[in-house]
Amino acid sequence: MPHLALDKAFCQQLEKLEKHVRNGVFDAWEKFERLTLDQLFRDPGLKLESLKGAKDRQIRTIRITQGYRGVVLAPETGDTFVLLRVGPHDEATEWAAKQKATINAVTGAVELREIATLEELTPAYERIAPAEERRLFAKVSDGEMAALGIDTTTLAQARVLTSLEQLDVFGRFFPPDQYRVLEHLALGASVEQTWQEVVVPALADAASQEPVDTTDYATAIAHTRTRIAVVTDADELRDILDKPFAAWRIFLHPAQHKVAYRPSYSGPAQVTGGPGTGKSVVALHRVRHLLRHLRDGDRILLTTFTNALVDSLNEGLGLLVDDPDLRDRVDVMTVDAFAGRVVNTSRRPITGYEESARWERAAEATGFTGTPQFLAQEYKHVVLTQDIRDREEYERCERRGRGSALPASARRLVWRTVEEFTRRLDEDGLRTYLGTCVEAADLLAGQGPCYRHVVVDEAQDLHPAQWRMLRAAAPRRPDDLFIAGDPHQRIYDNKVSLKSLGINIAGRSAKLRKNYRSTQEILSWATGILLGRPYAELADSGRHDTLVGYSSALHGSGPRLHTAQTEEAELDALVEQVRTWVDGGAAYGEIGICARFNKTCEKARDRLVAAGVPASRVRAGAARTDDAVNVGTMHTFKGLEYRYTAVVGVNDRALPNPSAITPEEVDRLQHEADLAAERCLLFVACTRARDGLYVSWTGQPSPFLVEAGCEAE
Ligand SMILES: Nc1ncnc2c1ncn2[C@@H]1O[C@H](COP(=O)(O)OP(=O)(O)OP(=O)(O)O)[C@@H](O)[C@H]1O
Repeated sequence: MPHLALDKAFCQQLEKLEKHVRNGVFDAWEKFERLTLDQLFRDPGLKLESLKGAKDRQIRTIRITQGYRGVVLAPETGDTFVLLRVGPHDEATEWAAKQKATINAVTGAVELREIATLEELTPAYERIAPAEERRLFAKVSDGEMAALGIDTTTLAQARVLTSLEQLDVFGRFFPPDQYRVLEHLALGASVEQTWQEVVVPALADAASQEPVDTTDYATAIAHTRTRIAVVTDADELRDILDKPFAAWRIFLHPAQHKVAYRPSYSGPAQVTGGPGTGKSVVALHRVRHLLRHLRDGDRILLTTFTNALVDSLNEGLGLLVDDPDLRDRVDVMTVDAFAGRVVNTSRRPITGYEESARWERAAEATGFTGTPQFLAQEYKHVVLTQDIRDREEYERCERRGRGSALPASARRLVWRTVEEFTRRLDEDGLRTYLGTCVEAADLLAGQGPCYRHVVVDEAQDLHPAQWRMLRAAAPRRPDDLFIAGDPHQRIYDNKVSLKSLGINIAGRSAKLRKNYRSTQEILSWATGILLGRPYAELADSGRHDTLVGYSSALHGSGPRLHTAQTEEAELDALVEQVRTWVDGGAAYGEIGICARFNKTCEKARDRLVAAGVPASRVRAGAARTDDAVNVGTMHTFKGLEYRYTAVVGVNDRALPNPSAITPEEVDRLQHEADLAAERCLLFVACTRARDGLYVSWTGQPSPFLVEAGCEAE
């Protein structure tokens, strides 16, 4: 049966197309679904015409509505056509005649190039080109080019080029995947690097050993998921045509698609990947997949870390799942909110500051002479992590991950202090967030699971107590847990062994490597902050994860680093940077400013407002504003993104934050873990940026910047 698939370039035009033109597209699509190939070619309303003087017989046009035509790829094999572009009659016809479609012999993807323009440009550049050995790609052999997917036509054209500027001129007309390969090589990458960083992420099926059949368009179209959407359902098409275009809704990378739409996993499954690789996007698509197969009465829990992320997941779900009844079957909430809901109590959760004060008072009462910090960490990393419920168990336990000795004789007093702390909390009608998770896990164990599926985003920061609760929230059946996270963004020092918590993801784990958010320049720079250090895997704290092969297809400028003499001067420079972004076309809401401390955020916000720039704080629970610059701490920026991001106050007194670091002499392992969490925090902050990143400090820069070899301009 014929289909009319949609090319991404057409979808990007959607917002500019008037309603009657979009309706015309719907009617044309509907004909493809209804008629046979033969009928389509003879349909008088569709006028599936070949073009006079066309560079490619496979490129034709169809009537969309009065005065508008659609340009389609009408392949000689197969019956799926692709709508490439829609425009006024003459403009569309002229554009169509210049295009040529091919199949990339390496990636297997359908490619389009403006061949007429390339053929015009090439001889002109050939005439002025110097001797061959002085040209741009002189060092790359024809065989290497072919192995990277450069076909003979592009090769002949690329061989005349002598500079990056010239490549840039050709770039708009080359097939995009081939252009990216050439650009990478021209920027100095080796053939091997280009293969790993550009070609491998673009492979339709990296595991396939079969040679690509460059005449089989049906297979190639099905494999070009990053650019071509085959839509077979009328409601889905209406949805695409009527909603604001967001590429992630429609065009998943094959690696993303494979993970999100696998029919079923026999148990818990996990997806990891660096910042901006689309883990949240995959989690949302997985929810959509699960919803399609959900039995009556069953529900899904989609959980994440902060309220700002709950808002963003809710917004994404609204775009992805049209049916409100289906959407209502998903509860989107933070892990802590879920725990509070299960326990259903009026007891108020305490803050970190209150907790510290309460440990101090409990210690006074029992005569324990250690610090409140020690007690809080012992409670979190030993008692709650190992789910220890009585003194005997505590006295016997192995204090894994703790770097300070605590003889069994001293443990009795620590345990008495823990009991005192929890007793006083009860007495005062209070609770801790993690303690609530323990209670919730116990309740769920008694009552039984309340969700059919649990989907977890930002999983890297969950504590074992939270995992136990989530484990108990879904029955141990196929597709019970779907987990998305990145160990390189762990900012709360919770390392876990999921297996020991009854969550075994062996054989059901995938990794995403293509960054969709930041430019390669920002990404490489930010990755330098972490390089050379081990990062424990998400599911197994004994094994290490890496960012090898992680890259972005987007290019732009790298970060701007600025050092100032005084804090005042740093704030002035920030205002100037924000003005530059706004003058360059950025909306206020597209700019995010973050700092390690609340007080730095307050100062930045106040200075911007005083300078006439609307700015407001991003706070847990508060919705993000679009009409003001968003200012927040690095912790609240977790999972968010901004077109332009400024990270300010990155000096040696803020990162690492001395009060977040356990002294080495108190606990060596904790000291290292705290430092790693602070380093990750800077990495998380810097990877929120899409197009532009600005980093500033006063005095000495953070040692994390120094170690990464970063220097101010
Ligand atoms: N297939 C896709 N096509 C287009 N855009 C995409 C795609 N996948 C993800 N994106 C975009 O990339 C950005 C990052 O995606 P997302 O937030 O899901 O990444 P993440 O891995 O969860 O990031 P982080 O770990 O840094 O929070 C978003 O703007 C998202 O819309």
